[in-house]
Amino acid sequence: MHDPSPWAIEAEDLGKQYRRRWALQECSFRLPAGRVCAMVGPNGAGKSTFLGIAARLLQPSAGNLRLCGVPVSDPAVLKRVAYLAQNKPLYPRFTVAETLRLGRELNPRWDQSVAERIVRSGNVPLDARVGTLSGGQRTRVAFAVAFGKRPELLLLDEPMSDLDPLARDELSGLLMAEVAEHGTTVLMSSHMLAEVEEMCDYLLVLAGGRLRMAGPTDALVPAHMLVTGRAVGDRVPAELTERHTVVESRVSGRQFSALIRPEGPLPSHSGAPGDAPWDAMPPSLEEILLACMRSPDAPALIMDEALKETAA
Ligand SMILES: Nc1ncnc2c1ncn2[C@@H]1O[C@H](COP(=O)(O)OP(=O)(O)OP(=O)(O)O)[C@@H](O)[C@H]1O
Repeated sequence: MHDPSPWAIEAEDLGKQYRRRWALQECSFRLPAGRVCAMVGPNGAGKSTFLGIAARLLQPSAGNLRLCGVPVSDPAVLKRVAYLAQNKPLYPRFTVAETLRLGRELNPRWDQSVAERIVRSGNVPLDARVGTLSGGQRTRVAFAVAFGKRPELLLLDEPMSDLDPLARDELSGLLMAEVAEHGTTVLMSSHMLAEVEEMCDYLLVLAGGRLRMAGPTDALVPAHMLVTGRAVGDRVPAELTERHTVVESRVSGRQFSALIRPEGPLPSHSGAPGDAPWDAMPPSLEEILLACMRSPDAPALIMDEALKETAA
């Protein structure tokens, strides 16, 4: 038996270049084992590229990646990691039962009962050919194969995008139960911010191929404030921009709103004369994610827990 690594993912200066263009660049972070982590970012941010490297489908052009303590180049990671690709590739001519049998034959830790339960709860006939299933049914079979493998790390590329709301609710419940019962780590890319907020306790935000934010949700959210008030001319007050990190700001008429990372206490607005003429309130996770994605040039925020220590 191997000693379990405390880190499910350790990326160090990871990069991927297609021809002359970097799709992923200087990506360094670590993800503690047992977390449910969302990877969020606009189209083309580099999410599938990262997941493809982690799934050994793509070779990195730079840097290092370790999964569950094992270098991604080592075939030993194959047993420990399952990957559900965005297009859910399966053999269309196999029946559902044959697909699960293949999973059993390829995976020493295969759990047939969990795989069958997932398929049956969606009323997907075991004797149906995969090529005749609907998109959502195929996703369910692909989920069954990924879960049946009983991986330590589950990589999911937009897993819920073609599921109906009932199936989404059921499979996200199953995912959370799996994590709680077996300590599985999940990394899932998603554009559904409500789903991210509900399911995930760790976040990675990519934009333009670079990591913009990383860390536990319960540390990232309190690191931000939403400030609104009277603009100074057509600008956000200098007292804010000079003392705090402004992620995103807007001025509309005589009002401004800004999502900031306070670098110290913020003066509160009590209405008293001489008081700062603005209000500050905690933003929602969705407000933070949208601002962060809209502002790829804002300073990155990588929380201490997600920092990858580089070798001295
Ligand atoms: N095989 C390829 N050849 C050339 N460029 C590619 C290739 N695959 C991806 N790219 C480019 O790399 C960048 C990152 O793509 P990637 O698919 O990783 O983004 P993503 O964040 O997963 O996007 P989406 O949310 O749209 O799925 C994009 O600019 C894309 O055009």
